[in-house]
Formats: sequence, structure tokens, C-alpha cells
Amino acid sequence: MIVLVGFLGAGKTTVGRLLAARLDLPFRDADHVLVERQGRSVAEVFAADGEAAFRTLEHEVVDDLLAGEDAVVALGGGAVEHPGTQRSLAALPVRRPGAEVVLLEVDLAEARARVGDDPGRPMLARPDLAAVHARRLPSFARVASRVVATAGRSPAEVADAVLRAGETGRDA
Ligand SMILES: Nc1ncnc2c1ncn2[C@@H]1O[C@H](COP(=O)(O)OP(=O)(O)O)[C@@H](O)[C@H]1O
Ligand SMILES: O=C(O)C1=C[C@@H](OP(=O)(O)O)[C@@H](O)[C@H](O)C1
Ligand SMILES: [Mg+2]
Repeated sequence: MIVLVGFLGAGKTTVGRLLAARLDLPFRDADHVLVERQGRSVAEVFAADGEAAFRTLEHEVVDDLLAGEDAVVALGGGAVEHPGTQRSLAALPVRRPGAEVVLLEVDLAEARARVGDDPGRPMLARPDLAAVHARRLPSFARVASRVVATAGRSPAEVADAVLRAGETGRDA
């Protein structure tokens, strides 16, 4: 199992799909599963129930995916903010030997350039997005067993780097 973490716009969903095709594994995206279960979009859940409720729903989805079939799993950028999700990710290598949590790195400016003002990503409306980015960095670093830079790389090149990083833990 490969689990992709990283800030919104890092390319988790895009690269995850490519990786799954290369590895001949199913692709699972926590946001897609949540939307399917809720019958509502991410933006609708944020607007009606708030971010804290979204994080609880997200945690349930992530735990199910981490315990489920072998797959490439893309998480949402804020999943690591939930303490239960942090614990589940930290426990993954023990529960599933060989499983990897891969951090796709992206700085805030690049992330913003990639996603524009996508109304499907309600976090973009936050005035303190820079602080959100900064406070997630230690959580990403704590849970990741591999780190892959995405700046200046196409999604296919990032997928290559993820596979290469399997040998060293870092792609550079
Ligand atoms: N390495 C990359 N370089 C440039 N654009 C990218 C890259 N990876 C993803 N993108 C683009 O950035 C946007 C966000 O990608 P997405 O896969 O949804 O990221 P995430 O799931 O991490 O939020 C999409 O428009 C996607 O095509
Ligand atoms: O950063 C965040 O808090 C979020 C990121 C989104 O996923 P992506 O990282 O795939 O955009 C999605 O889970 C939701 O909009 C919240
Ligand atoms: Mg995504």
C-alpha cells in the first residue's frame, strides 16, 4: 500500500491515479469516498457541518481505507490535522508491513498557482492559509516514510520519483 499525503495542490489525487495504474493497484481517494458516502460535495459538508465535522468523517474514511484492500490511497491535505488519523498513519507500518506513507512536497505559492480559486476546495477561502500550511509541515514530516519534491516536475515525473524514493526514503 502507498498512502500519499501533502498539502492541497501537491498532486496527491493526480499522482495517485498514475501510480496505481503503474503498479496495477486500485486507486482510492479519501475525498472521493467521503463524497460518495455523504452524497454531498466536500464544499457542501464544510458549509453545512463545518470543518471539524468534515475531519471526523474524513478520519472514518481514512481508517477504513488503511485497513482495506491493497491500493494506492490519496488523502486530503488536512487529514493529518486529526489526531486519530495521525495515530493511524503512524501505526500503518506495523499493521501493514511494507506500506509506505509518501509526502508530496509543495510550497504554498505553487499550490495556489495549481489550484487557482477552485470552489471545490473550501480551505482556499481561509485568510490564514499560510499558517495552515506551516502548521501542517511537522505533521506531514512525522507520518511520512518517504518525501518527494514536486516543484518543476510533471505528475508523471513525480510518480517516477515516488517509485525511486522507495530505495532511499528521499527522491533527491
Ligand atoms: N506536479 C505537478 N505539476 C503541475 N501541476 C500539477 C502537478 N500535480 C498536480 N497538478 C495539478 O494541480 C492541481 C491539483 O492536483 P490534485 O491532484 O488535485 O492535488 P491534491 O489532490 O494534492 O490536492 C490539478 O489541476 C493538477 O492537474
Ligand atoms: O487541505 C484541506 O484541508 C483539504 C484538502 C482537500 O483535499 P486535497 O488535498 O486533495 O485538495 C479536501 O480534503 C478538503 O477540501 C480539505
Ligand atoms: Mg486530492
